Amino acid sequence: MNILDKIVANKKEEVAAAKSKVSIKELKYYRHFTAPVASIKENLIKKKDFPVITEFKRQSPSKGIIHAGAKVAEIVPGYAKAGAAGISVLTDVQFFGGSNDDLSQARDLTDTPIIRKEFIIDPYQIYEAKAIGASAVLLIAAILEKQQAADLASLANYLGLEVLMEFHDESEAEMLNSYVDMAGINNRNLKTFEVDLQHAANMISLLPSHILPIAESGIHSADDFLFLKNAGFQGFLMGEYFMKHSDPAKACADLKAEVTGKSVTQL
Ligand SMILES: O=P(O)(O)OC[C@@H](O)[C@@H](O)c1c[nH]c2ccccc12
Repeated sequence: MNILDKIVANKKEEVAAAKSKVSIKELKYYRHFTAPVASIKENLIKKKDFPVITEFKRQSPSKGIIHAGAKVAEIVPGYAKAGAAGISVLTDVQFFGGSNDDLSQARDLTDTPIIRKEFIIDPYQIYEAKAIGASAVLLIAAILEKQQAADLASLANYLGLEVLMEFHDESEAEMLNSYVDMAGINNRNLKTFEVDLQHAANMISLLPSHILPIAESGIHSADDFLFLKNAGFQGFLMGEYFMKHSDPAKACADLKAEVTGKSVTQL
């Protein structure tokens, strides 16, 4: 079993347990469920000099501990002030050390739109994403069937959530459907952890032009950012580069200053 298979097997158990604790009907009564949320896609277009989704991530299967004990309250408001177009919050407990509570806390601390970074395999998780305060969900093509992906994306849109669909293999491009708002090309192969920035640059031409292209993973410098920007990417998802710093928001502000030539005056 590769790591992705292990994560999905564990996720099936987690979702079954969550369903038996809180029903979809109950999720609809959560205070965030009906609250309006901002659009990540619109923000990425608006902030075109620095269209970065900054990630809150304590650990990952590929990197181990990145920022032990990171606190949402100490990092997320700073990300927003540093000019993030969106914030990605890992909610997987077992492999990434995240939680639903991290996302809800983040929601209460900023109006910057938040994407739920999760291994979504069941409609329940889409309702849950809305209930905990997300603006958008990630759907990973590699772990879904085509019809299942379309059903999940359509439900997300129906609930007012944007959809970022993530691709790695060229063969996955046929998983796209009309409910997808943004397409991410992951430079990291989730089965082997191999990272190659050229991968996203090679694959971008497979995406239809109306879908906003986002480069994901392994972006570690202004040069990496500019390389992918020149390849046509209009969004950038970055985690480790910021989170490995003791002050992730400052690392974000510094990168922004480097790539735009303008510094953030006050964090
Ligand atoms: O920390 P990095 O290399 O900057 O990567 C961020 C993000 O792309 C990565 O966390 C990610 C991309 N797709 C995922 C799917 C699940 C979990 C995590 C991810």
